Amino acid sequence: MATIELKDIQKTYGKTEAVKHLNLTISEGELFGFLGPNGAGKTTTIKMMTGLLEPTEGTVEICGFDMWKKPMEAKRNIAYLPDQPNLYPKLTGWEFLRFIASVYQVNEDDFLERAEKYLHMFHLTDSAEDLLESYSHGMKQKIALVGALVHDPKVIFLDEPTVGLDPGSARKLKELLRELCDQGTTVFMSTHILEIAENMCDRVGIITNGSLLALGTMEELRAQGGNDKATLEDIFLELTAGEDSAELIRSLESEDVNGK
Ligand SMILES: Nc1ncnc2c1ncn2[C@@H]1O[C@H](COP(=O)(O)OP(=O)(O)OP(=O)(O)O)[C@@H](O)[C@H]1O
Repeated sequence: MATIELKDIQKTYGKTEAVKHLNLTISEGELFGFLGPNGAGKTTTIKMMTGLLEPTEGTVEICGFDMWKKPMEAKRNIAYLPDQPNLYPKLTGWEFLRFIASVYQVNEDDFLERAEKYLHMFHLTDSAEDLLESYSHGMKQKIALVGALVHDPKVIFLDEPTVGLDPGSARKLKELLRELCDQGTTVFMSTHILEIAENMCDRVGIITNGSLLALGTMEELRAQGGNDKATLEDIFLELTAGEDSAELIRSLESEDVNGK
């Protein structure tokens, strides 16, 4: 069953076409890695998928619900962990988690079970009574992650989830995401860490300049590139190098013109 369905979505900011006619279907239980160079359109795509940004054209469906026609039903099924979570500084960790649980109407027993489990997993139990303003960057990332998990979402969107985490927490997160997917949760994750995508994800999509250039399992991507030994880094650099070279040539050309 498809839990995420993007049909021909497009986003333009003024003259910039940030995302161009993107079609993508992600299945239940899939761990999907979304890659691309800086400015490729990853965050714009995730914001459209999570209902934070309305597509200029096209539709987003989450668990069969159109994000803009049935926003409550669609949003009830998702959690979004941005790369820089914006937390209320004057709440304690527990108060923040309770707030999320109340928004999603999680019952008390489920809330306590999940909150205690994930606070313990990420070594936050002893800090849970402290104000969020006293948390380090990594602790903020982790409490935001616990917040994303307390309502047991069917689909989780994560933007660069391991950035800022210590190696032990990053490993726990990776293991947890795999475990959640094996139990049927869908994870859509953007990352610049190719090793994570290569080793963890069921499928990978590479976006450049607003268009999806490659999509598939590692085996499929290697077959498309005609090199069965290629790493994801090889594939990524090969697909995106053209863009960089084109950019370099354009900038040299304009310098040339301006210089004359
Ligand atoms: N609010 C905005 N107004 C105008 N242009 C924007 C806006 N947000 C993004 N863009 C442009 O849209 C394009 C895609 O940006 P986006 O943030 O989606 O890229 P990204 O792949 O997430 O990049 P990064 O890896 O650097 O985070 C870029 O050209 C960017 O300059």
